[in-house]
Amino acid sequence: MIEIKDLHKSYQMGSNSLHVLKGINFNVSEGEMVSIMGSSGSGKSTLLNILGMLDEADEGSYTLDGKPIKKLNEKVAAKYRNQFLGFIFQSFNLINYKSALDNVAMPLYYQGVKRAERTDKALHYLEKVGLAEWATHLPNELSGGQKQRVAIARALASDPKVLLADEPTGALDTKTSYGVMELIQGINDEGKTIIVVTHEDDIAHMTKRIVNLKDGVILDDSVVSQVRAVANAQNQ
Ligand SMILES: Nc1ncnc2c1ncn2[C@@H]1O[C@H](COP(=O)(O)OP(=O)(O)OP(=O)(O)O)[C@@H](O)[C@H]1O
Repeated sequence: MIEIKDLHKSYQMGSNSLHVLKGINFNVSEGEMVSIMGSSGSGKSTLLNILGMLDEADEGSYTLDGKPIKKLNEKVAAKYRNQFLGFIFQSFNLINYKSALDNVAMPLYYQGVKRAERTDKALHYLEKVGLAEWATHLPNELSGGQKQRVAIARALASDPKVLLADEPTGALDTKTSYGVMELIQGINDEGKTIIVVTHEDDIAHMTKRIVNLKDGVILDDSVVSQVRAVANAQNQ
């Protein structure tokens, strides 16, 4: 599903260049659930931004679902992003003046899906995350865990090939975090490929494979025995 070969990325800081990714190689197969770990500054976000087609590497190659991702114009990049990728962020990134339902329906609007179908699909995904009864509520009427569930429903709405989650539990308490991870595990059980960036060890161990980054290189890449969340934190 994802093939990364010898990826390098530097940032220019005045006359200095900061070499952040120093030859990253890794593949993610369809249906995997992988976490990317590493201390602050190790390059996690830089790598995720490249995977999410929000930034480009300086060297190396990135292939997503068989398509080389390189020097795409913004229109094609946006189309690929919409078609292939679903994003989940630490701070949810919901639109505050739109209902939960409208937030979930948003990516479908950009795909040109008609209103009735958008509503049906958005409701379906809200049901999937346990929030159908909250469809008409605004984000500020929801708890943090509920907001993240809406964001997960939105990420799923366009049925992307890969879910990219950037610290998805970073703004949540432990019990709520486990509930959200339980939901994400369930989505992976149904076959969705998922990549989670986290610096929390317990969250990483809820995935099936941990890629450890240090100073821009992969220190370790190993399959782990997945800890199943048991929080039963539905709707939190
Ligand atoms: N746009 C940018 N311009 C210059 N330097 C940057 C830029 N983005 C990131 N960096 C630097 O690149 C390095 C890696 O940053 P990155 O955000 O990828 O690390 P991270 O592992 O995600 O860290 P954190 O866990 O704190 O988010 C850091 O030293 C950071 O300061």
